[in-house]
Amino acid sequence: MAAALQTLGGGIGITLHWIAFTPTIEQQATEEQKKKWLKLAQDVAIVGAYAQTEMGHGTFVRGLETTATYDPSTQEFVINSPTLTSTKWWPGGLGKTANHATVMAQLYTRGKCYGPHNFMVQIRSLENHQPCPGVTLGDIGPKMESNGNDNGFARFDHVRIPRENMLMKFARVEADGTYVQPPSSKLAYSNMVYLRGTFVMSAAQALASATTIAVRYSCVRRQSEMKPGEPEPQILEYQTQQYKLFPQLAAAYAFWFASWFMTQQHGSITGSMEKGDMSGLAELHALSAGLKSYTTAVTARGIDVCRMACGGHGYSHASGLPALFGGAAALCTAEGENTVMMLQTARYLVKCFAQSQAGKRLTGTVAYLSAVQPSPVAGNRNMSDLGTLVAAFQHRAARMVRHAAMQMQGEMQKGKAREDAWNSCSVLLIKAAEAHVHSFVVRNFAETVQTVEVDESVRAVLTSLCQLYSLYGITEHAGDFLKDGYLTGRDIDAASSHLSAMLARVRPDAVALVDAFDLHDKILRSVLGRYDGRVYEHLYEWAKKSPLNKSEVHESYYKYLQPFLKSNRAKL
Ligand SMILES: CC/C=C\C/C=C\C/C=C\C/C=C\CC/C=C/C(=O)SCCNC(=O)CCNC(=O)[C@H](O)C(C)(C)COP(=O)(O)OP(=O)(O)OC[C@H]1O[C@@H](n2cnc3c(N)ncnc32)[C@H](O)[C@@H]1OP(=O)(O)O
Ligand SMILES: Cc1cc2nc3c(=O)[nH]c(=O)nc-3n(C[C@H](O)[C@H](O)[C@H](O)COP(=O)(O)OP(=O)(O)OC[C@H]3O[C@@H](n4cnc5c(N)ncnc54)[C@H](O)[C@@H]3O)c2cc1C
Repeated sequence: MAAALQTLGGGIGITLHWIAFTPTIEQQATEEQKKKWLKLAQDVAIVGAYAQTEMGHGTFVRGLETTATYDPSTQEFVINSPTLTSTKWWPGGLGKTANHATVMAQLYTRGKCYGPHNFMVQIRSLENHQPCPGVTLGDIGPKMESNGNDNGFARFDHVRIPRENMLMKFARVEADGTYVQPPSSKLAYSNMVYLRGTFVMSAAQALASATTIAVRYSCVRRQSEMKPGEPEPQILEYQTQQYKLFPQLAAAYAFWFASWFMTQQHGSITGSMEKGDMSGLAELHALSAGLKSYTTAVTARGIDVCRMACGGHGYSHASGLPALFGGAAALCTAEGENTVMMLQTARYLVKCFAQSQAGKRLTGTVAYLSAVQPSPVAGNRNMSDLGTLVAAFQHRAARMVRHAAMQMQGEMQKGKAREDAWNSCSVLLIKAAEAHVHSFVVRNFAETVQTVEVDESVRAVLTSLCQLYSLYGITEHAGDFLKDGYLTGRDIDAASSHLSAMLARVRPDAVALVDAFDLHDKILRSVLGRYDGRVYEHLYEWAKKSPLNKSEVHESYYKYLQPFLKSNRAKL
């Protein structure tokens, strides 16, 4: 699906139908409701949008203003947009494409508000696509990228829908208006958890695309002289070029493996939740929020590194990199703004830390928090050993989580309210949560490469890539590792020189490593990243197709430039 979406340039009107609307039915509808809508959605007999965000609120879901008020006399919900800021704003496909939407609205029954719930609302006629009575719809206008997707707005003026249109797998409203609680109030958000998990795969895919383009181009491009009089080398021979690109390449692999873990974790925890066991929900939420935030942020930065590594041609749309960057930038904001998501992970970590302090043995992705020793013993560590590198990342994360949590406790002991203490420590908390996610990605990468069964040489290359990724992380964040003396200056120097060695070791396999992503030219849509390497011929062909080249002398010459030049010449 990720590849298919990318072929479509980061989205068309139907993208959200597949990635959000249909999964929401799958995850939040009863069996009866699925019988009614799921096949229609899967066969695209209806097209849906996921309408949650409003003009005034995206992050703070509890602050949404759209209301769904139950009327027991007709057994209907009345969907209403009471204010300008309650206008649904941003949902993909809502502008012009969708005829249905799952609408997140504050549920009122028997005079009481029960918070945000999902409702299936038909928004356009299935006959002529006109908005349904009481529904006002439109497109929100051009965006940074993804303009193939008609992100839209919607207003509802007391629109009536049957009671059965509330997605009732978890919470229910009975015919008489009685509200039946879900096993967890956060199950109404389960589709967001799922989508965040899929963003990790999208990030991996986007970074894999960017590195494919930049690595291939760096083998075609020759520039300068390494030694006087020698032929110009492929720019990938420059160590600085390798230092720019190989950490991004390694991150693409790391994120791919993290996304596999996420998918598997999602399947297993939602499986348990189906059986009534909600114990994994908090960890699933924390992991998906943190991974979504971390991988999309690193991807967006990494794509820009790839762009700059392609020099001037990287700035052209011919490279495909600006579009990839625009797509990755969307991933940083959509489905939970990245800072907000990382703070959710931090919230979970602070809780886990407190539990660990109280003697509880932690499990799963946070188990290391109770295992790591607070007072490290410094020593000459073997910085080329993957186990040592994983342990260093875990130590760094555990120290930073402890530090942020203790700072918060200190603020509260000085009399600050918990919420104020949280806010005044939130930069520390974000950094701690990032360190936790980084540590997870490193560990998962190391564990995954150890399970490679294809052949020894593949495992060896992936192990080098994993070392490169870990060493790069340590040198980039050296201060964090040095702070309590866990690593010494000598260890950091050793990490730097191992990193240099890894750059040289990965170089001969770099093209094979990007080819292994198996991204067809039709998906890459990049002149620079072509599989056949015929960049210059195709760059010329691409430029000739520019709309400005349709005529030899552009009409603007006759309209503006010619009279302007004439008048200037006349003044001489
Ligand atoms: C290859 C592809 C190629 C290219 C792509 C190219 C282009 C891309 C282009 C476009 C992008 C594509 C698609 C875009 C699709 C986007 C869709 C959307 O954006 S839909 C809208 C998404 N909206 C959000 O994500 C909203 C974010 N906000 C929230 O989730 C919550 O409101 C928030 C968690 C911030 C608030 O929580 P809080 O204020 O703490 O209060 P609350 O009472 O809600 O929480 C209390 C309690 O519950 C825990 N919790 C919160 N959320 C969840 C959850 N989902 N699951 C489980 N638990 C949850 C919370 O941590 C807290 O726990 P404790 O009390 O601490 O125990
Ligand atoms: C390309 C794209 C596609 C989208 N598609 C959809 C869709 O299909 N359906 C849909 O419903 N929505 C969609 N959205 C909306 C998207 O989900 C929201 O924009 C997103 O969740 C961020 O919310 P916001 O816009 O309210 O940002 P805001 O919350 O207003 O963020 C602004 C700033 O405030 C900060 N901030 C906010 N709250 C906190 C806090 N508690 N602590 C610290 N800092 C905070 C943020 O970090 C950020 O820096 C889409 C958005 C984009 C860009």
